[in-house]
Amino acid sequence: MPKPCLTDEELTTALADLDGWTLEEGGKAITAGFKFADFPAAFGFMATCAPTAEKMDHHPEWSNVYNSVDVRLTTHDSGGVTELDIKLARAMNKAAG
Ligand SMILES: C[C@H](O)[C@H](O)[C@H]1CNC2=NC(N)=NC(=O)C2=N1
Repeated sequence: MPKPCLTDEELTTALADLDGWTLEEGGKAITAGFKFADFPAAFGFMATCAPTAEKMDHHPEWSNVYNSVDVRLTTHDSGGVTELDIKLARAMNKAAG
C-alpha cells in the first residue's frame, strides 16, 4: 500500500522544521541543494546517504556537479510527498552535518 501524500498543513509543518528544503512548484516534491568543500566531500555525502535510502527502500533523485548535490524527493508510488520524503530529507541534513 503506498503511503498517503501529506496534506498542505502537514507539509507546511514538516518543511518549517527542515533546513534548506522547499516545496517544488506544483507541490509534488521537495528539493534542496547541498554545497560542500570539494568533490570528495560531495561524493562522500552521497555515499553516506545511499545505504540509508536503500534501507528505507526510498530513493532520491539527485545530481552532483563538483562540490554540489541537488536533491529532489518525491514518493513515486504515491504521486507526491509522503512522510518517507521527510524522513529521508532529515537523514540527508544530518549526513551533511
Ligand atoms: C518496489 C519498490 O519498493 C518501489 O519501487 C520503491 C523504490 N524506491 C522508491 N523511491 C521513491 N523515491 N519513491 C518510490 O515510490 C519508491 N518506490
